[in-house]
Amino acid sequence: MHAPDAQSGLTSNAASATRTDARPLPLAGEGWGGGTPASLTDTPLLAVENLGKSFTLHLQGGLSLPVVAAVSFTVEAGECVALGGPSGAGKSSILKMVYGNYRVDQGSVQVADAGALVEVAGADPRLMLRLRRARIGYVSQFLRVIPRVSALDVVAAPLRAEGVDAETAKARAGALLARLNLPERLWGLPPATFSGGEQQRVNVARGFIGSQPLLLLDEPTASLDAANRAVVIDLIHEKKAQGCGLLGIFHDAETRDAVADRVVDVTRFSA
Ligand SMILES: Nc1ncnc2c1ncn2[C@@H]1O[C@H](COP(=O)(O)OP(=O)(O)OP(=O)(O)O)[C@@H](O)[C@H]1O
Repeated sequence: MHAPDAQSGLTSNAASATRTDARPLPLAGEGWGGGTPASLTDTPLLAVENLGKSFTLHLQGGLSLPVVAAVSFTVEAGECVALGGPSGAGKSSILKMVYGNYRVDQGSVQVADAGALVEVAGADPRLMLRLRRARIGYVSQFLRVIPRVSALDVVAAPLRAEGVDAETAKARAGALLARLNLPERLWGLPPATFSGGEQQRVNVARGFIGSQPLLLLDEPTASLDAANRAVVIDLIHEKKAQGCGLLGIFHDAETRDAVADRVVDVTRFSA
């Protein structure tokens, strides 16, 4: 893990961005999330074009570490695209650029918003936060725990941010946690002391509860047992059936084969 967790807020990269290529935007709730399914349009949910990234290692005298170059692919409504390639190929870095956690050095990352494509690369923090709330969900590898906030509230939070009332949001959060076999006695507790697999299930529930049409998954089943892996596979199929697009990293080949429509081999883009 190289980056701060991405469940809330922006990293300094995104927060310090000053340029925005975004066109005038509708309000949250309009467009795809509020009405027209993306499957009724020809617009992909995600269009990545000529994306490039290098890291500058300040502790190594400013050494530049090129990671990926000329990354291009799309994610359409109703499909799950897996990023493939060996460890260190740049899969997580691509996911983090799409989510606005890593700055984009070259190229473009566009996400569907009200039938148009909106640029994420260089987007100002307010736009990025709105896109995260309404358009781009993310299941990171590890849960970022918030002190004193119960598992139920952690999971319900994305629905509350969409304007769903507290009672409904908590009921849906509980239903999802039950489906993921998290014992009810844990729901009222902050997840800080949960096991790795329990935390990951809270994380998965939080990622899947929202209605964003594009969902990014960074190894969502890494710490799960077979029964809970199967639940996550079902949840992914349900999102696809609803017309969502998913972009994921799945080290577990069985999970990848069960959910992915295509694999984009990231070694093609090595810098
Ligand atoms: N924040 C960072 N600072 C410096 N180097 C980084 C940073 N994030 C990633 N890297 C480097 O970029 C390269 C790609 O890393 P990345 O995590 O994207 O690969 P990956 O394909 O997801 O690997 P894995 O499958 O092991 O998770 C690695 O060489 C890594 O060391």
